[in-house]
Amino acid sequence: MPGREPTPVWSADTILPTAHGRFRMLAHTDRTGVEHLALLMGNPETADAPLVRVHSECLTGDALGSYRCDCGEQLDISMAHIAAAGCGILLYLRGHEGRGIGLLNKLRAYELQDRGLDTVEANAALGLPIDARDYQAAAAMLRALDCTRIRLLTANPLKQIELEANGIEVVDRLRPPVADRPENSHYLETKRSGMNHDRPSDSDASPLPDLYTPLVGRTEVIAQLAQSTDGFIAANGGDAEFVSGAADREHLHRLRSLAAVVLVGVSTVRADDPKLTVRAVQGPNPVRAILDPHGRVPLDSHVLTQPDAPTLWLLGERIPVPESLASHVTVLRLPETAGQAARGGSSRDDPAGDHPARGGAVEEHCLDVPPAVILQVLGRHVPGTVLVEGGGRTVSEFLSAGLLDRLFLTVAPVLIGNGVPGLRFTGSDVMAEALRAPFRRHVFGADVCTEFVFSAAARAATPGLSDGSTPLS
Ligand SMILES: Nc1nc2c(ncn2[C@@H]2O[C@H](COP(=O)(O)OP(=O)(O)OP(=O)(O)O)[C@@H](O)[C@H]2O)c(=O)[nH]1
Ligand SMILES: [Zn+2]
Repeated sequence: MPGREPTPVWSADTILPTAHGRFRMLAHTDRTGVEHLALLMGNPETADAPLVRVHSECLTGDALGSYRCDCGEQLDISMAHIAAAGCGILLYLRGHEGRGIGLLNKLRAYELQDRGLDTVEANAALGLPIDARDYQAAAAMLRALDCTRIRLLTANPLKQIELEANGIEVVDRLRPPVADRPENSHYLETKRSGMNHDRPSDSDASPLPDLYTPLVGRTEVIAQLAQSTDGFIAANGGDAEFVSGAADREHLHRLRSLAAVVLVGVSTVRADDPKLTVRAVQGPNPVRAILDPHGRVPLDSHVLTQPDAPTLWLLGERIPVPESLASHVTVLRLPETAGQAARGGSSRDDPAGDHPARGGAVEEHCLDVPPAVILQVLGRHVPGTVLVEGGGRTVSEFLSAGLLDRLFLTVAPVLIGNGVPGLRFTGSDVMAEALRAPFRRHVFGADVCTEFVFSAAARAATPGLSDGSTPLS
């Protein structure tokens, strides 16, 4: 290797919006001419030992989703963990492809593995090193980022040793919690027995309470609602401060930080003027999506005026868009339904508007657009988990459409008597047909949250579920 790696001069400094939030992205060309990336979340230089993933490029795993190795899933889950922690660095190291032997040689090694050799034997049979990776550029980038004391996301002890040899203090090594697959179990076993990689254990990376780990690195449609014991999300005049307590608010903010998009109905914006950002915990802000088929969001609302998070404004096809729109707002058009067309669309200066500031009743409007269509429109713009956050009608519509993977329903010890309804849907006439699903219970201060887990994929990812299929005796 020629010389010691000089201090990186970043040749690009830009933003990368991802399913796991917005990262700052820096680029560096090392002394051998190889280009590397550093993705930053939050301010890692101010943290004591931030989470760092030093990821070796793997085109087949990272870009093509190959299950021959675990690289793609490790990359995804590392980004999710860094995002969930609200702070950290992902170094994406080019030139590491095939443990440093390059893509074509790796594919030739795959051919030999197809004929029965393991990953170590295959490199050796090709007359190539088992592992030719160099970590000087990684260490130099960490030094340039002022992060020389880190918690390293890896199962490979050699990475820790190499970084330490290059002046980086690794205070903890955390294995990204990726499950073995039938397609890669032999490869992973060879790495563990032949290359000393860590086995799955209790010390696997988890900067989050167990409650949230099923959501990390996965894509779901989730909903959350906090309601009074008698089933209301706000008092009659629209006052919703506060139905549930501080712990439930933290929970909501954690869910936001794990979601790519947070979706609310227009009535929630009109009633509460929410920020929909992450403040009670550390974590990235999700993209905000406002469901507004009839163009009723007040133009001075926080989501339309404050650029603290990108906002998708889901408007009916015929609703006029104001001439001046803040640059953080993107209008997405919702396809018009038969009902809307019959009414001739609607306009944003509806004189019968029920803005709470004008003293009108706060009421959720039935969605004219099927929830599945809303998810399609959102999915085309932001991949990743959608959190349906309110209000009661919007969450209920997604629930009745059978589109929720999981629902967090918090019940607070307060009786409102008569107010804005929480969960309401066309139920069944008999209890035997009532909606039941496997569930977990969480106690948030004085509030109790039931997490209903509806989809098979969500159930498979969630430990500790109680069977919800039969009534509790
Ligand atoms: N030569 C060779 N390289 C492989 C093979 N499978 C994956 N790779 C490469 O191995 C590199 C990743 O190394 P791994 O040993 O899987 O994992 P690691 O990066 O050392 O450790 P972690 O930090 O836990 O991911 C990537 O660059 C892959 O392209 C293989 O069968 N042969
Ligand atoms: Zn790989």
